Amino acid sequence: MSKTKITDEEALAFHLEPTPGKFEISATVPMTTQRDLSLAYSPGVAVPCLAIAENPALAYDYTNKGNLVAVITNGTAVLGLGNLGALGSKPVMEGKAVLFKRFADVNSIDIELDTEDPEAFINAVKLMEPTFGGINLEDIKAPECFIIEQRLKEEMDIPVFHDDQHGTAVICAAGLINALHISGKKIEDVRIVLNGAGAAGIACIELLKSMGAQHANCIICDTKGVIYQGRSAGMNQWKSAHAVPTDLRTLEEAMNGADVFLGVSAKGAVTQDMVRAMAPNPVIFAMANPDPEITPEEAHEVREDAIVATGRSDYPNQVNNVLGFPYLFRGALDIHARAINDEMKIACAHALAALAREDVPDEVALAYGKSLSFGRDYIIPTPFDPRLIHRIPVAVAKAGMDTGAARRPIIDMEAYELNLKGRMDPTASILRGLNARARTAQSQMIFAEGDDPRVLRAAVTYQRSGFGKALVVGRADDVKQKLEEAGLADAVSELEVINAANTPHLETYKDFLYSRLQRKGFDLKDVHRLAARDRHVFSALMLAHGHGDGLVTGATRKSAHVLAQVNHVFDADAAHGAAGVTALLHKGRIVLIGDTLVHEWPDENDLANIAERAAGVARHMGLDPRVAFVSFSTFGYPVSERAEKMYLAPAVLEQRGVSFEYEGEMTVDVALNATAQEAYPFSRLTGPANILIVPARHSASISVKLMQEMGGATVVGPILSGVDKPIQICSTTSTANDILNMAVLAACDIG
Ligand SMILES: NC(=O)c1ccc[n+]([C@@H]2O[C@H](COP(=O)([O-])OP(=O)(O)OC[C@H]3O[C@@H](n4cnc5c(N)ncnc54)[C@H](OP(=O)(O)O)[C@@H]3O)[C@@H](O)[C@H]2O)c1
Ligand SMILES: O=C(O)C[C@H](O)C(=O)O
Ligand SMILES: [Mg+2]
Repeated sequence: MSKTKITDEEALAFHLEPTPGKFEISATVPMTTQRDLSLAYSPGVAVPCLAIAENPALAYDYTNKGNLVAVITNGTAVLGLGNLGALGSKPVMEGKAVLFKRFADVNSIDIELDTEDPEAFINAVKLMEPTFGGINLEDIKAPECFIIEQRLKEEMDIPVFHDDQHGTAVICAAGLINALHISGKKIEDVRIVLNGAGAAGIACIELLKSMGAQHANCIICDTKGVIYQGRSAGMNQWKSAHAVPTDLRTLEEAMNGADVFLGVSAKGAVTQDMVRAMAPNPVIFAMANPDPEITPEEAHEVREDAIVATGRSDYPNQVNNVLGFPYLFRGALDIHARAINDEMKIACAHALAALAREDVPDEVALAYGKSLSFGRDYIIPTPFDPRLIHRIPVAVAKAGMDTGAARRPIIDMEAYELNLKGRMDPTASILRGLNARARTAQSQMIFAEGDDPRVLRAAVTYQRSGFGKALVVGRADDVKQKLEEAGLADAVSELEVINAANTPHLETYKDFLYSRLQRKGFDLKDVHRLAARDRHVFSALMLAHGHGDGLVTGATRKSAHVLAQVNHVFDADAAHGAAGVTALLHKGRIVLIGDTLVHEWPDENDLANIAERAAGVARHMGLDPRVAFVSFSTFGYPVSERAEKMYLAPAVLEQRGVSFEYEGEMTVDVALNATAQEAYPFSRLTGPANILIVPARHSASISVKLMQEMGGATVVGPILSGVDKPIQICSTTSTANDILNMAVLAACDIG
């Protein structure tokens, strides 16, 4: 069981950078010309306004309503932290909004209402009906949340869903179906103890009862202990409905012999003694956030046979409503639903439970760095399971259609499933896959520039993310001071700091370097200076001698200089077939460009080499390489001597008989655009290229920087390929995260 360590500083920095908060809004239409403005704004905008005023259903066609959900709270029950007020809850709500986007491509905006008065709250939300396709209520305390949700459901004609109630209940039900499957018990027979009789608790127990749990077998506790018939303190009508005639008074007494514990209360509410007293193969869902009622370690220490789940992502079995709300709303929005009804929720629970029992795709195993199969440590799908987006909304939409909740039923379910698959950004899974591979590789990574705070932060994150050990080259006192300045004082003891003065290998390194450089005009003094004083050379020597598995450098000096230094130790040059490949990630698309690092002015043979290197990198990323040699002419027109090598390079690859698609020369639009390709039916490319081989370093640099600055593309690289050991060279403008990405690439040995 691995727990990812997160410090308070990291959490704050994550929210502060690159801009305060967690999301921004961007336009989906061009807003550049006068004409754009006339269409987007007056006079053009009047046309859809009039159309919608006449037929309100058209709002789903001409506005973003149909894919827009509000996450609304008053901050009275923020996670398990209590009443933090409306403003204090905003980070959680922004978080829910980005989860909607990330997992189900639902646009979402957070709204924090500064009131504890249910009537004021209801009024405010009701008035917003025109704006949204659905309302996700969040972190509102019981019992007000019951009143608010009930009224809004009655009075609004779009789905209103209190996530902490029903989202939690659905996931809890899905997890319990499978946990009982494993423990060989039936829901009708089990004794359930629920701790927490608020929003989440009441909804969970109601759903479980509707699925067969027996009223008499369910004991519910709150801060005052067991809710028994006749109790008067701290009661309300929702609690009373679940009161049972019993002599039990405390949670401790209730836990004796219980089969299932469900916690939606507060941190640490359950003790090891309570767990010890439970029935064989006990099921323990400690769902309080951010800290569970009891940790899995504590539970397993006293009961090896326990099946334990929490609400957190850093333990196995995450029973958290993130598995539900994105997909429930996706399905509901896609049928223009009036509501999310019980049938849709139950369909969601069964679909989730069924998915966890299926064979787990490699991609999920990769994302988690281990293979998962249905069992005690895997009773519920993981949030990064790529099947969720095309399986769960389908089940929800079908149930909605069967029960009359759909305003616009889906006719072609197969096409709908394909559409859902297309919503997910393929680049996200590539980055996730690389992270997972790095985690499995457990490479000792040498970070050459230990005097740079960005490098130090990357090194700390590398190690804390479980990728492997980070070896930092620098002076111990300097590293310590810089870590402290970066708010990472506790990382000082975690990092291994290495330098020429504290390594026993300096003489070996120098002998090696001298043997490489003695006939290149370097004497022993020069060699000593390089090995002992130049951190790029020193780090490369460490790597060459196996005192580290990969190397990341280049954040403090220009890459040409760094490459020259590294070349004293390795043959990382054009003559030895090295090449630099940069990955551009943009709008769900990934395109590699080469050579962005090594060759200044490659000839046709070099270009063919670069293409082979880039194809290798593409395969490492899980892409099927499709190479275009690009120029300003396409297949010989206009004729130019400058384009000749781009025309000759494909012929070189043909001679070599390579096993990937390639073609050239062509302009970039023909390379990347399927429609433009139709004009050249003889082309060997079967679709848009994902690798562009450009004529020279300057065109490579211009293309990459233009995409970065004007297009907002994510740039990964240049990835150095074709060197004996994994070395990656960052740029002086790299952020800590860029440097970390380069370390991950080195760890995956992608070059
Ligand atoms: N994993 C998930 O997906 C998920 C989803 C939703 C909620 N949760 C978690 O569940 C918890 C409750 O959320 P909520 O929205 O239901 O809040 P809520 O409406 O405020 O209800 C909290 C309930 O917990 C009870 N409680 C608090 N501390 C307790 C303790 N030490 N022992 C026994 N009962 C205690 C309260 O008792 P009184 O009625 O006596 O005040 C109340 O019934 C939070 O920790 C939240 O993070 C998890
Ligand atoms: O936000 C979460 O992680 C789950 C849930 O909505 C909660 O309030 O705890
Ligand atoms: Mg919540």
